[in-house]
Amino acid sequence: MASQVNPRYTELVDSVREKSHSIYNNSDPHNPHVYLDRGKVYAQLGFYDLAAADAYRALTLLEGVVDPDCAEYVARRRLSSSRQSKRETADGLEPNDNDEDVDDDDDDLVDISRNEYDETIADVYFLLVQSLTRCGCLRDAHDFLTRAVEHLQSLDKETSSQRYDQVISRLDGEVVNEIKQHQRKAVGKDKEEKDLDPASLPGQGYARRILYPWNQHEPDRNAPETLSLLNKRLESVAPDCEVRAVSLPVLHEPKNSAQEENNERANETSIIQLGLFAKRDLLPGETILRESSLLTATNRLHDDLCDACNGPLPELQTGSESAEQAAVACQECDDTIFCSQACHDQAQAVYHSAICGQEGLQSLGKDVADPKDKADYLYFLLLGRALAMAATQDLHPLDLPEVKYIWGDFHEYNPDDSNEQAKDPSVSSSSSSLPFSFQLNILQPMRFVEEMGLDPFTTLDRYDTWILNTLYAKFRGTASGRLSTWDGGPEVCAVHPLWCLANHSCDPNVRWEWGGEITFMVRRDEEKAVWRRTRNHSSDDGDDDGTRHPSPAIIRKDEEILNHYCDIALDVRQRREWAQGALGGLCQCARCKWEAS
Ligand SMILES: C[S@@+](CC[C@H](N)C(=O)[O-])C[C@H]1O[C@@H](n2cnc3c(N)ncnc32)[C@H](O)[C@@H]1O
Repeated sequence: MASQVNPRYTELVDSVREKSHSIYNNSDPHNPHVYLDRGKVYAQLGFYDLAAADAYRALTLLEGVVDPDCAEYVARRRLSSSRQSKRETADGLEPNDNDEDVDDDDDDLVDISRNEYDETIADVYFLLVQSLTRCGCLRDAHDFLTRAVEHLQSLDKETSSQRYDQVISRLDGEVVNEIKQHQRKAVGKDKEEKDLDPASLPGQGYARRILYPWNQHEPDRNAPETLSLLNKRLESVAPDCEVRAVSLPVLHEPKNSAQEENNERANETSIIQLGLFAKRDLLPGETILRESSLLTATNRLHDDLCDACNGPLPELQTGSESAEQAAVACQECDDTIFCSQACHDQAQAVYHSAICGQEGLQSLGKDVADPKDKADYLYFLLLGRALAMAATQDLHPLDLPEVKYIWGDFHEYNPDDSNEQAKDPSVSSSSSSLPFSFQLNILQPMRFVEEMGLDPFTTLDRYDTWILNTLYAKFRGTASGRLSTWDGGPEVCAVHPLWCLANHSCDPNVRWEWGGEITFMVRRDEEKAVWRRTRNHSSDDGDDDGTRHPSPAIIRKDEEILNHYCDIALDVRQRREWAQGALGGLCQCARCKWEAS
């Protein structure tokens, strides 16, 4: 049954569209009110992640009013809206020109006054702290709450008033409640009263993983023109494979082990996605796909990998090797090394020009203190690469060919589900399943844009938070990773946009290798998985010892190419746990079902 669209929701979404349109036109980019206003609408829609980002923008600008010496940007607002209407475009969110002189008309701009600051600052802190709390980012919510309380109390003292008192107690109540709930769950009821160590609070919460209603960049992935475009691209990468639509079971995340047992019910619904298929019989040992990608990232600070493809670097030039064999350094920034002249040239055209010589970017996101954060920071570095690609190629990040057609695992947004997340922000739910943190979704991306020499307020048409969240959603479902041989932690990751079209099975018919390029090879007999039951079994369903032997190692014409997202040597429980992140739920492949039954 089609759900009726809530008129209030439509109104709020229209309001976001209108406000974003004006922001992307740069009509008033350093006006904190603009971000506070949009942030409040986001919060009403339940997009607390986007609300937090806008509140932080407003705070950054407002802080410049009281501390101009430390401020990067002068908070100003435009007196009239005439300038804005001059730049209106006919067709939607984004400006269609790059009018450099948009801020030249200084007569129309006034600095934000101290009075305006006093009127606005409490609202900004309120939105920021409440939104971070509702996303489950309790550590940062607590930090900003502490800052807010100190600052607002000092303002009260200065003016001998108590005008901010109410805001402080409301905020305090909201954050403290959430922290108590968190502690109750984390350490047990009896310990809840103990002194709070803010560093122990979670920095990461969740945002909605959805296709934003104003996102006009997502293609219809099942349309014939999409399939034919992807198949055209496949011709040089995997000439014997074809992309086709395929029906897959919808997988659900288990909340507890009882639910895990009952997860077979998840099979009741299915979804049409894409998959790779054989165009002819493919023989054991054949290499059927070779793809290289520049959408890569590594967290090694001084590494011996090609900056572009992340393949191993050849020896530095000694004079004896041919030009094609030698590593090549960028002429402008010697620290950036490529495995070949071809990678160097491609990098310059695809992403490097926007970040060449920007020293601040060399360590950004790489000096990660806690090993547990390494994987999340790798996704951030991948995001950085995508932003550099967009800036170099003057493209919207969501239109990059490496990004546009990949799977994002977006959930349907139900506007009537008013505040599922607000009820318990600390756990992911079906709609709020995108990991979100103040650091990696707001602060570090803003720094990245600044380090590229751009103003993060005037470039929001390309680098707004919903765009970054959409990129993260796509990367989290498709990127492959390599572990460090030093400490076993994640070290390199990449998105290979055609390779990642292959679906998963714990009895895969291909294996993959990844050096400079990624390859699929058809598995030989001895490489195929042996199914092993861990529980009692009846001997007529497999061998007496509880094993089942694999199907022959050949991929027949029209059979699906099945990759593996986890180590297939593990037992069913461990495999399901490992692959859960990439699959969005517990694996229901034939082997898993048989082994778990
Ligand atoms: C890397 S993508 C694979 C290609 C994807 N089907 C597409 O349309 O582009 C990973 C996503 O495919 C889906 N998927 C892959 N293997 C699956 C399986 N065995 N069962 C159910 N869903 C699967 C999951 O939604 C997962 O998040």
